This record gives sequence, C-alpha cells and structure tokens, in this order.
Amino acid sequence: MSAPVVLVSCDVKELDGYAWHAAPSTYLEALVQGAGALPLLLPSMGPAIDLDAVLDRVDGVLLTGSRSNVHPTLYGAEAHEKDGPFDSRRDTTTLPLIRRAVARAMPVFAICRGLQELNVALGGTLVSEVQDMDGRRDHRAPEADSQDARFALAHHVEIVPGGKLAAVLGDARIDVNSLHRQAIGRLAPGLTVEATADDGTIEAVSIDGAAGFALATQWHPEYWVGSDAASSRLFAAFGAALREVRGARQAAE
Ligand SMILES: N[C@@H](CCC(=O)NCCCC(=O)O)C(=O)O
Repeated sequence: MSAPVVLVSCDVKELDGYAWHAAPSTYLEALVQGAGALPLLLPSMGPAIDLDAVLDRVDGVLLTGSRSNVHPTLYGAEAHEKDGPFDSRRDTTTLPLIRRAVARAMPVFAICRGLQELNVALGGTLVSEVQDMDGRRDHRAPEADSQDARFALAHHVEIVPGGKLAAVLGDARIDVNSLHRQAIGRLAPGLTVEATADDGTIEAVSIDGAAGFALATQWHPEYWVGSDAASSRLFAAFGAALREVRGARQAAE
C-alpha cells in the first residue's frame, strides 16, 4: 500500500514582495516521521480551489497552528484590531474545508489554531486573551529566543476518562506545551470535550460520529513527536487511521 496523503492547511505570509502559502516544517516532519504519511500543502486560495476535488485525492486533513486568529466576525463577535493578526485567506479556505472533511468522516487532526477553526467552522465561538480572564492561567508561550523553550511543556491537562483521546493516550494526566491567547468559548454542536486544563480551558475535543481519528488539541504534539510519548502516540494513531482509509480506497479501485 502506498503511504497515505494528508492535506495540510497553510498560512499566507508576505515575504520578499510575494504572498507565500506556507506551513511550518515541524508539522510536515511529524506527519512523515510520526504518522508515516505524505503531506500535501493546500494553498489558502478560498473558493478558487475546488475542495471536493482535492479531498477526493487525500486520506485525511491536518490543520496547523498559527499565530493568527480566526476573524471574530466568523463567530458573530465584533472585530477589534487587537484581536489580530488575521489571515482571512486561511479562514476562507479552512472553514469550508473542515465542514467538508467532517461531512465525509475523514481522519482529521486539528492543532491549536486548527482546534479553534474546527470549533468556529461547526458553529462555536472563541474567547480572546484568556490570560486576562478571571481564574484562568496564562496560556501564552514564554518569552524566549529558542523554539525549544517556547514549546517547552508548560502545564498538565486532564483527559476525560473513557473518551476518544483516552483511547489513544489512556485516562491520564499529561503535560503539554501552550502557545495561545484564545480558547474555545461556546463549544460547537458535534464536538465533545476530551481534555481540560486546571483552569477549565478546553484543551482537546473530538468530532462526534467520526469513524476513525478525529481529534483536535489546543497544544502542539507535532513539536515533540520524536521525544514525548503522548505526542508520538497521537501521530501514530492518526497514521493508523490514515492507512485504514488509504487501504479501503485502494481496495475499491
Ligand atoms: N491565534 C491563536 C492560535 C494559537 C496557535 O495556533 N498558536 C501557535 C503559535 C505558534 C508560535 O507562537 O510560534 C491563539 O493565539 O489563540
């Protein structure tokens, strides 16, 4: 069987006078090394790309993290400049992509901004500046020069016993990194909470009714996939679900 193909969301970055459609290498390496999959970058070109034509050719979807925030108007909130940076080309691509991937019950792994996009795409809301909310911890990255320090494990999360995340990681408390200012506000219909932080922040969700792996984390398992057991187990489980889809598709050809 050939390696499964995973569609990867892209940010649009302005650099050297060009607009680049890009995803950090850490996600691509985690897919190759941790899931045994081939990453395929999806340019954030909104309705110019026929998403169904692309989804027909891939076995799953990975939604990356990003410093940009989903535009507040997409979940019915007023937009303030302080809520930025925004990436509306990414929003107009990922939100329809998520709805289609969920309707097809494809394997989905959504990370950080990806989890937030998933919640908004399915009708939920986000809260901003979690660190300023009563009783909530600071979930932002530490100020540090090295990426290893920024992505260092920062707090623990409690996994909901008997849930879909627990099926991968066990009913454990695990340590996670934390690099976000926003979080899920109202949970979207069709999502189930799979893990929370000690301040009540939703840290992981699953998509109801999905046949295989359909999980989202507010933390970044891609960064430590080579050295952290929980991160490695998540990508391995995603890879197994992708291979199941790939195998079934090839058998049907
Ligand atoms: N914009 C959201 C999304 C958080 C997210 O995806 N963070 C990744 C950042 C990676 C980095 O800082 O290098 C939020 O802030 O909540």
